[in-house]
Amino acid sequence: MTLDARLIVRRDTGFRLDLALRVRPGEVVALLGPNGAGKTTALRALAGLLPVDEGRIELAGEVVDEPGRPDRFVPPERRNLGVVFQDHRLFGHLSALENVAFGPRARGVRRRVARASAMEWLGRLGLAELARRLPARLSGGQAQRVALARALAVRPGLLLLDEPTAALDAGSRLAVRAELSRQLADFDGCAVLVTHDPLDAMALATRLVVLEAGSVVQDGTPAEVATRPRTDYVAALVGLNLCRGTVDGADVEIEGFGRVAQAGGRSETGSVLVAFPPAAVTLHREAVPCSRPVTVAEVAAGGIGVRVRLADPPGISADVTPAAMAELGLAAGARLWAAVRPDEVRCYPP
Ligand SMILES: Nc1ncnc2c1ncn2[C@@H]1O[C@H](COP(=O)(O)OP(=O)(O)OP(=O)(O)O)[C@@H](O)[C@H]1O
Repeated sequence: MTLDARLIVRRDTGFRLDLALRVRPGEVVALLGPNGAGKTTALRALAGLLPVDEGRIELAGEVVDEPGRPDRFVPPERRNLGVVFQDHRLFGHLSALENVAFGPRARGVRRRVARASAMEWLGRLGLAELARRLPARLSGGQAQRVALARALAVRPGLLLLDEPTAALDAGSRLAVRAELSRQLADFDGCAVLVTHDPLDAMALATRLVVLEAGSVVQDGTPAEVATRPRTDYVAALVGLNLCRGTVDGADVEIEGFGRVAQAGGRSETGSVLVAFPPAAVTLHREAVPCSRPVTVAEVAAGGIGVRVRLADPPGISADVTPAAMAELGLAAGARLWAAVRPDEVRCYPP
């Protein structure tokens, strides 16, 4: 079962989503992006809650949405999908078991068989003892795991996960993320995960599709995206500084920063994107080779000790130890010198 979709959706606010998405069986694609990027719009279109204005959606070879062909629009309940929402949305008057049995029952499976299968799913997710509990008596993490069992119990060809850990506290988030990871590894349908959370995306997805303002800005494996961010949003997400630059021999000229010398082994030449971690930026009271004067914008806890955001050049952060903070007299407005460790600089085509 493959998902093949081209989603063009317009909103009266002027927003336009344009997303081509192909998900193969066993793939987990995370849709990541800042607020208003169009992630929920895409998920709603896939679920059949919002028809596309142009494009089409094909699930396992069946067209389920194609504008101009109303006969082809398949409503949500008849698409072969399971959905996990941010807030579990379990039926409050049904026990955990009845919630999980609900989908198979609605598809005509006999009560006894549906309950047996629901019990099996609850067992698989380590929830067997909670089978008789009503949702109001489950913790947030337990309820979310029941919601996952409910989505999987219909054996969906397409599993949609909408910020599945966002409403949980830190401890439950870890437990639910681990459970999701286990279940997704065994899931042989297509999965689409919408999230703001880079950890969810990195831990759960086999591919990341990053949306900004309705368009795809980056598409790749978690490792590719984490090491070669293409926009400031993606760079911030994966904790890297991102600049434009030029490679000339072994040297890199970072725009707004200056020359980083003798990194060696550069395969690129000409214009490049340059990414480096904040820990690769060193701060000094006096000029050192290949350093430039900088002004501190903000000092905050973060990274390995203290994260320093620079005002000039803008958009660059450095991680320093608390000891270095004291030694350098770090505070907003401080004027220092900064250099970048060349061996931690990665250059790639823009
Ligand atoms: N019902 C609606 N009517 C009109 N415009 C809408 C509607 N819902 C969302 N939009 C607009 O569509 C755009 C995309 O919104 P969407 O909710 O898909 O983004 P998102 O990436 O899911 O954001 P978030 O991370 O904040 O949930 C936004 O500009 C939003 O204002």
